[in-house]
Amino acid sequence: MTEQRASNELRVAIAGLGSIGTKIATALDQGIEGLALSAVAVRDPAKHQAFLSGLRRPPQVVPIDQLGDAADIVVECAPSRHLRSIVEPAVKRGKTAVVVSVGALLDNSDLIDLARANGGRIIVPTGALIGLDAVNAAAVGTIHSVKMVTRKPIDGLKGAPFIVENGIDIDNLREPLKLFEGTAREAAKGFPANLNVAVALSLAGVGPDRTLVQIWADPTVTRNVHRIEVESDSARFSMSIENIPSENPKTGIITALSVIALLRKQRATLCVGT
Ligand SMILES: NC(=O)C1=CN([C@@H]2O[C@H](COP(=O)(O)OP(=O)(O)OC[C@H]3O[C@@H](n4cnc5c(N)ncnc54)[C@H](O)[C@@H]3O)[C@@H](O)[C@H]2O)C=CC1
Ligand SMILES: O=C([O-])CC(=O)C(=O)O
Repeated sequence: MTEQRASNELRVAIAGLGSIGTKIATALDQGIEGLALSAVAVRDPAKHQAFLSGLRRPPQVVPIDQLGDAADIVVECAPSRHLRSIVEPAVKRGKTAVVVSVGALLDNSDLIDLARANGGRIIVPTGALIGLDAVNAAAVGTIHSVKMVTRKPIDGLKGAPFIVENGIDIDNLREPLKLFEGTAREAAKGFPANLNVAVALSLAGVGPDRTLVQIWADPTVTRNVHRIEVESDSARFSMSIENIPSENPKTGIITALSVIALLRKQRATLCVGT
């Protein structure tokens, strides 16, 4: 039997129950202060039935474009091609959309205007990255440059359009290969499921056309490694993170944890970090 929801709880809906969405749903069901999981949208409901009925408070299953009706906060964690159908209805209703497929925001930036016009919000979590608090703070002053170098194991890059379109064979690599060097905007096009982090970094700092990115296919690493260097008028900082891949090798485990940490802040009495 489903338990009753307290009337002042923020309702959270999740689009996509994959490697990220399932962990967020589980965390919400186990309890995040002041929040309740109200709805999910999935591609194949039968596949998720056992998981959903095992939750203490099973959410409604609704079509992807109805999540905004069923929640105050809609968490987008589906393939990036669905970004608009998830975020648009939510922000039109003045709701908050938490976006992890952040690369797709660049081609759908009118959603930000739509949110503004309707009292909605779009929140990009730090996700698989590190230090966006420091980049945000530096951006209040003047940032001179932001550079990021990403190294991923072969499985973390397979199928990326840039690799396929350029006929690059990464399966038989024995040493690291620099695949790409360019802007975050270009990286998001060539690697839409692998380089959301570059776009998040760019939106926190100097934008997608001034954030410079290198991408390496590296058979010597087992983690998704991102190294960032920022030069600004307030600080110079370097940061790196080595993400353990989740069951989806393109996605670090920490991504879901970052969203859970963000959700915990929505109603927490003590919030630490920007
Ligand atoms: N911002 C960041 O730091 C990061 C962002 N990402 C991005 O997050 C997104 C989700 O990543 P994962 O959970 O690892 O992917 P995943 O492939 O494990 O899960 C996606 C889920 O969406 C479901 N789905 C597909 N079509 C759907 C539809 N029409 N309606 C509802 N659900 C649908 C799939 O069945 C799957 O269960 C991806 O776009 C990925 O690139 C991933 C890692 C880091
Ligand atoms: O950027 C992404 O989408 C994912 C990523 O690099 C990671 O998990 O480390």
